Amino acid sequence: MSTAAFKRQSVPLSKLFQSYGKNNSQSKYGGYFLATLIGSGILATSYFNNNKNGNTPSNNHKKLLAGSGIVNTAAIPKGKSIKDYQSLYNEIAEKVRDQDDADDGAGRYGLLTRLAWHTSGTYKKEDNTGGSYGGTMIYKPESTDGENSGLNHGRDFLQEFKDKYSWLSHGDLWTLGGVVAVQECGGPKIKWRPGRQDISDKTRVPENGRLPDASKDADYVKGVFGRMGFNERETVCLIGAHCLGKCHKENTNYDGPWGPSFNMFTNDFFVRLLQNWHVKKWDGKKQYEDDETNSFMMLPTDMALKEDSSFLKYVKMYADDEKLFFSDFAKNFSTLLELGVTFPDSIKPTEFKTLDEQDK
Ligand code: HEM
Repeated sequence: MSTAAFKRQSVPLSKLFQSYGKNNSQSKYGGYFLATLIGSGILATSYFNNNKNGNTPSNNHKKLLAGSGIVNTAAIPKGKSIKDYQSLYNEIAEKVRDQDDADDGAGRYGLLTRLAWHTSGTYKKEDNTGGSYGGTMIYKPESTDGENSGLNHGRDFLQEFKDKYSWLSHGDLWTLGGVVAVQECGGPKIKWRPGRQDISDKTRVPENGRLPDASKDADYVKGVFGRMGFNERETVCLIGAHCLGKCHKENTNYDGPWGPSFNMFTNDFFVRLLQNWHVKKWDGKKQYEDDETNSFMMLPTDMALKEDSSFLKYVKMYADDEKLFFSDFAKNFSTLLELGVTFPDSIKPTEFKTLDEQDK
């Protein structure tokens, strides 16, 4: 658990297993100004000078981009600077804070983290398709992919910002939502770059089957994350986001949170995974519950991280060292959100201040 002073608390078990409901509404499609301002200096480099840790896609990813036919070049909307994105960050964060009690105490942290991951996690390095660039989750078949079930709540939550700011793309909005979620619940700073462009060409909407099916084993998980370009350590690290939020029976036929502090970013997922678990007897899909309290859950793919020795060493490493988990997660989540996007040198990664840091 994080030792950082942090205001969010564990939620009483009695509140854990109820679900929330909200209307689904389709997002309205909007556009971006094209790359007219690249290099114009409007997006002042001084705002984007936080790249000292080199949190750009790995060389592996860069090489693959270079070899593919599709190039998704980021461009900053006309007249916008990092100040506009910090303001947007603040507005999203304030709405998240206002809904701290939503989803029976989970708030919106898990939901927005999962939305950012699913918009990015369709990426295929082989041909540079999928990923967060085009904001294609508003189109079928991606919008109706069973693995995206429930993410209409996340898209609806963020829609007011898309309506308010016509210059904002879905890809930027949904990935920034994930950055807000992780940072505002005590997680590490996530470097982020703007400039994704909405795509309306339906032939570029990724087919179903790219996002992981939780009933599968370790080899399958390696295959899915390998397709995106992640190695085993990076894969284990990213799945540590299951410290946040919970499964909802009405979405996926899995149910419950992974632990009691599901509105705080911690390494608790790894600590708990190493404890003892048994198959839950119930009418939903096969999932595990903890021997000690029968209150928390693990998916079969979570258990696969413990069952496979090449994954297990990293589970132990992150369970033992939260600081390492935080720094690795920051790097890997940032990479995930940028898969398939080519950023011109003028668009530098930046870190946003949290509401607490701004005394808001
Ligand atoms: C093998 C890989 C993965 C599988 C099979 C998987 C599967 C799932 C499933 C079935 C749910 C429940 C959704 C619901 O019922 O509402 C879920 C929730 C969640 N997943 Fe994953 N996931 C994987 C990896 C990841 C990664 C890489 C991240 C982030 C980096 C992530 C973040 C989350 C979060 C935060 C939630 C909670 C959502 C909420 O509270 O609404 N997952 N995942």
